[in-house]
Amino acid sequence: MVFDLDGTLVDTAPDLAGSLNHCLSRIGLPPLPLEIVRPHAGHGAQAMLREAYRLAERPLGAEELAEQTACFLQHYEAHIAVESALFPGGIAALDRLSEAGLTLAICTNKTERLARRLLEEMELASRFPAICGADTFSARKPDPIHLFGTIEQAGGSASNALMVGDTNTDILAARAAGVPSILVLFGYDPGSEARSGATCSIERFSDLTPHLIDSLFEPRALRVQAV
Ligand SMILES: O=C(O)COP(=O)(O)O
Ligand SMILES: [Mg+2]
Repeated sequence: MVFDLDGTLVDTAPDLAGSLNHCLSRIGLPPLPLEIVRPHAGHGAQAMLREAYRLAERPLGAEELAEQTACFLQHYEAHIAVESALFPGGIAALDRLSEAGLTLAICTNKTERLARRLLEEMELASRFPAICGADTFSARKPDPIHLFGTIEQAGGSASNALMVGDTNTDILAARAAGVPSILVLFGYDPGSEARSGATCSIERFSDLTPHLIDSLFEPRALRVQAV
């Protein structure tokens, strides 16, 4: 069972917003409120910086973007697990799935180093035999190479794996790999494409049960009949 990290398992938006606002304060811009930052939190440091400059109607050249991205990542690494927390019901869901015999893995577009650091600081790393980031393989989500590599590192096979994510990037990777996908609706960007592309969606972690997972592996004909 492969989890995306930001916006799916962990609500990292407060610490990402903190690092973004640190970068904005250096150039005299006021901090952005969390609710403005949250929808962009799953798209990486550069996307968040671009959006903040756009909102401030301030031009952003390649050199400044590179310099501010470095500043963001340095600040973020040092403040990665200050306010970040599992979404409600996350621990119970991980316990429930492990007890049901599922192997858990992480496939994130954070760098592997940052993902490991976050999970270690949250004392979650030991639950995941595979923690694979944007730089672990030759390509990142939505390329299925990232998901296939994660499944292999966790000792699984694509025919009995599934992906849980919060953005279309996750759903596209799952579709390209031919694995079922579950879209979490409490994440950062459950846009319409992700909603229509996912095999199913959940409103809360308590909906993520072994029964739901079993239903995703029933023969398609049975599922269609059930509907
Ligand atoms: O950092 C990002 O770009 C997004 O990370 P995620 O893949 O864990 O959502
Ligand atoms: Mg995400």
